[in-house]
Amino acid sequence: MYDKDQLLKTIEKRNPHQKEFIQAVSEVYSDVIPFINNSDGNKYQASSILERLAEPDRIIRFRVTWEDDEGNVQVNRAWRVQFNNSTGPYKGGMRFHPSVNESVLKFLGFEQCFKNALTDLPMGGAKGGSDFDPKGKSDQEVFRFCSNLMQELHRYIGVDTDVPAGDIGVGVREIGYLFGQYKKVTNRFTGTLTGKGISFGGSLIRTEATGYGLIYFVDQMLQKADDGLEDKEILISGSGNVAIYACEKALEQGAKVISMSDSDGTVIDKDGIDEDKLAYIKDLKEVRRGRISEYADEFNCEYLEGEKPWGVEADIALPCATENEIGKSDAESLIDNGISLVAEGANMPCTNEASELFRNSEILYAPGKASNAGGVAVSGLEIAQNNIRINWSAGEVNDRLQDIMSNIHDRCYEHGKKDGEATDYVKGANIAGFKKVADSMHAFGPL
Ligand SMILES: NC(=O)C1=CN([C@@H]2O[C@H](COP(=O)(O)OP(=O)(O)OC[C@H]3O[C@@H](n4cnc5c(N)ncnc54)[C@H](O)[C@@H]3O)[C@@H](O)[C@H]2O)C=CC1
Ligand SMILES: O=C(O)CCC(=O)C(=O)O
Repeated sequence: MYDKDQLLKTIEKRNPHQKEFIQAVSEVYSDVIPFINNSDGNKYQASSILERLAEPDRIIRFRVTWEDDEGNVQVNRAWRVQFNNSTGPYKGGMRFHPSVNESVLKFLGFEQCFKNALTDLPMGGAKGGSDFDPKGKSDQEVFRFCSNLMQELHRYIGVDTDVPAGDIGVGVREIGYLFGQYKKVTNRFTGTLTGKGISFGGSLIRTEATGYGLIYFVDQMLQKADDGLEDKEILISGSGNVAIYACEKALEQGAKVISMSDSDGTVIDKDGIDEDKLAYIKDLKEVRRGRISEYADEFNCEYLEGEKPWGVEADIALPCATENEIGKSDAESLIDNGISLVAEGANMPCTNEASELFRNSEILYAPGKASNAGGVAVSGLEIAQNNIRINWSAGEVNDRLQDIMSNIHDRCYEHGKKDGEATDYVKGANIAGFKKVADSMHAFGPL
């Protein structure tokens, strides 16, 4: 029998000061240990699967030196955490944000292993990034940074080895710069990065995939409860890639989105963010790279400086910004205000205390490793298209995305259903994802 407290203590000792990583491991292992302890023969403990899974296969850390527009030499740190390739080549995004450190990337890489397993596409888990802050940098500075980062990273990645993509601070512009340098230094045009521009091997619907996939997942949850998205009021946090396309798909399904935010504050638009207002946000965030407060000035609505949207009444909450953006008191406000569904667009946006509160309530609650898997799923489809050198239509990719999200939903439902109570999607996702990774590791022997 695994002793959860003992195992977590050992993992904490081996990873001092890595609170995000410990948080992610503790959340997954809290579900997986009872599952393992109740399983026949306990083959997983016999081959130390949980001890092995908590150690990344390797972490590559390097210096990135680049010149700013004033001619000063700047130094950043970058990493690639190749977490586990038991279910396919390493796969996961790159994050550029000043908060990036080894703990954050290890939590993201760990989560990515189970998420990628849930998609049922051949992808293992990885994550990477840098403490470089793209905010306020010119295109030329971002270009120089990306080129210099790839000058080193190219040695460790490849279409059958490790395929990076975007995440916070890394969008189509950065992927273009990274891919351009990869192609130049390796002299190979392969699908080694995903989220590429459509003119150089990208997949239609990759940009939209995480947000669209989130809404497809929410729709499945509601359908199981004989409900739907029509006329539901939705709180969205963030105003980046995931938030924007979640909003777009939610509007298409007849819902009303009443908030978006960024790291400076939140806009509350009680009339709803319609298509025209969303087009304004796309231009503001994707082109002009401005602040969400400009939306409040433009459309004369409420702006909550320095605040998150979680104190506002609505039916559904979709955290789409960053980790731990819903703490215990935010979760209490959401529950007190009668929210009926919370689905994570971001990775680990709820603290473990907040997550526990949702799980112990009547609220339908979906964890990011299931509900935001649409992005990496379409990345997997991008790799497939690059490999067979054919581009699928938007409709074809979108149909596949819908099928994948529906399959993920059904597996989480199956492993998480509880007699007479709301389905525990967190437990369902943890067990379904774990089983696939652990069974593959077990098959390879004690490597
Ligand atoms: N882009 C993708 O395909 C996927 C992204 N995710 C996750 O979704 C989340 C958002 O990622 P993207 O939309 O891609 O990034 P993005 O860079 O396009 O947007 C990030 C958004 O979060 C906000 N934000 C960042 N840090 C914040 C903070 N400390 N407080 C408040 N707001 C903050 C930013 O202002 C921005 O609106 C992240 O957790 C990411 O890991 C998950 C799956 C796939
Ligand atoms: O598309 C990918 O490879 C990664 C997407 C991602 O970073 C995530 O799922 O968190």
